[in-house]
Amino acid sequence: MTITQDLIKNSKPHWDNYIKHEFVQKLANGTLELKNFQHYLMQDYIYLFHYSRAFALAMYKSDNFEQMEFSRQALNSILDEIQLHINYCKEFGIDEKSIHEQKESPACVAYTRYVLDCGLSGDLTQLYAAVIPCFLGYAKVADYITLNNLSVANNPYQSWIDMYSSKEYQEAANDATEFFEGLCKDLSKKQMGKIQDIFTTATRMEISFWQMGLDLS
Ligand SMILES: Cc1ncc(C[n+]2csc(CCO)c2C)c(N)n1
Repeated sequence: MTITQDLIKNSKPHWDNYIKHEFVQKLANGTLELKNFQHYLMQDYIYLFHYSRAFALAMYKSDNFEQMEFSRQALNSILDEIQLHINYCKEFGIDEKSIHEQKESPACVAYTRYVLDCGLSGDLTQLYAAVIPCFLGYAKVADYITLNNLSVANNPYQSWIDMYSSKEYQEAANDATEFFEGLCKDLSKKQMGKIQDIFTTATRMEISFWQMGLDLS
């Protein structure tokens, strides 16, 4: 069993609640109301902003150029994706002005500032323990939907599913996981206990993020 498989196993049942959340089920079967998806997408814009800050912090927390390079590339791709995200929002009827005028939801504040705190108060490995559930989880959500044939014909959210099941995204998630496992490999049992805590907490935060979409909170 790999380090990440172990972290996933020990974070159950939260991990399964994240991957198979009601938001995911509705997204897959096309019954998710547009207003819920719009709210989620708009908050995700703020999420991605703070997530980018976390990778900038990862550069600062790096011990060598090799580590710095990994986070630099991750940051680059997220920054490139931001414009795509804005265009994607437009396709779902959200204009750029409302993205900028919205208030940040409590679930988004909690999750993103938690990730940043893991990096500020901890080291690079702890920071990555907080970002891996996001990276890897969305790849697993897409797998869950496609492998179980949960999506329906003419699903309005098919492009979202396709994006996360794409080869490029799956590879990026694997690369991040591999990088993270490299950081963990020489940790003591006690240090791994802390990593597990962070991984499980970030997983619980992902559940709240889906729920925020459903509750319009
Ligand atoms: C709440 C929330 N969690 C995870 C992701 C997925 N995600 C965001 S950035 C990134 C890495 C590079 O694309 C990944 C996988 C999301 N969008 N929103």
